[in-house]
Amino acid sequence: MDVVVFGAGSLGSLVGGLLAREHDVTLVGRAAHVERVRASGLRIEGEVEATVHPAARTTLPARADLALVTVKSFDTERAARALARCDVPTVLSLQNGLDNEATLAAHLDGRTVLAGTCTYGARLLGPGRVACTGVGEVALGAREGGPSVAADRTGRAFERAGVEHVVAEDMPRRVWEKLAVNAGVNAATALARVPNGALSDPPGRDVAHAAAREVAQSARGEGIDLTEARAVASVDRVVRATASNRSSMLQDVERGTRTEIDAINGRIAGPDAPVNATLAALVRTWEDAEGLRES
Ligand SMILES: NC(=O)c1ccc[n+]([C@@H]2O[C@H](COP(=O)([O-])OP(=O)(O)OC[C@H]3O[C@@H](n4cnc5c(N)ncnc54)[C@H](O)[C@@H]3O)[C@@H](O)[C@H]2O)c1
Ligand SMILES: CC(C)(CO)[C@@H](O)C(=O)[O-]
Repeated sequence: MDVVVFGAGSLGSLVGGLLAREHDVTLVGRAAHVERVRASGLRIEGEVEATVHPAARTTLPARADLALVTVKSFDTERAARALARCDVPTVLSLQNGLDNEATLAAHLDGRTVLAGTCTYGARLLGPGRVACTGVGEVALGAREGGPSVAADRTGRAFERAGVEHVVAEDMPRRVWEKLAVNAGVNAATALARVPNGALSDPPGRDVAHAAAREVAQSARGEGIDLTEARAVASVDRVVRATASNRSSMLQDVERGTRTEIDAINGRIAGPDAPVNATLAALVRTWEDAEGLRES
């Protein structure tokens, strides 16, 4: 299969690199990374060790069988416009946050846009080098839920490359459950400058639970079967499993780069979600002060 990965940063390089063990993969990323991958391949280190030789470019190729979207959520709109000019029948988002698939679908008439969630951990170490910080799983399926021929075909491609995955018929609930975890963990850890494990006990745990409960309430308002108990249990499970990790939003704040707050807590913020509204307002205040929201 010809697979193009749009956004070869941490996650895109890892998943693209794993798929390159079996498929013709093209990584689309920034110049320094692209040049190093072209010159000496992509080195995967950590929980998976491999050197692979995908193609690498700074712009999309003319065609592919499958596109993975792994840009940050604030770049989804631009990615969608670029993908509209690429002849690719199936597009799979592996991003965090809500509405990425809807944004893609709005620009990609006649293509199949699949929803995905990913619990693999990835960190770009430098040009040509990516760390697998945790072997997780990709869940993928129809963005409206139910069966999908394109999801089955994509699942078989992941299977052949040895990428842990599940083809799921309940992607809307899974995307919202992942949102509950990110809403509970990311902003609180970024604002308090603590690793995820600091949310195991009050008062951090109370903030994380309250944010996750609001996500579940909002999900049910949109017809998604996500209970508050399930959302809170997911937060607790992830906090335990990733206790020593620094969340992606904390890493963004420490690096001084824009966060995904708009697609996470910001998506829920409103009069019925005061905890998410407060978390989103504080992170946006920091982004404004750093001049990160201007582009
Ligand atoms: N890193 C992880 O472990 C992980 C795990 C699960 C989900 N996610 C989600 O995956 C998404 C990507 O996360 P990440 O950590 O890989 O971010 P990242 O910033 O490392 O990677 C995104 C990359 O896309 C590149 N990019 C953006 N627009 C581009 C363009 N037009 N042309 C070429 N390159 C472009 C950026 O330069 C960047 O290198 C996010 O939504 C994140 O929440 C990440
Ligand atoms: C699961 C998670 C919260 C663990 O740090 C991760 O999705 C993140 O950091 O964004």
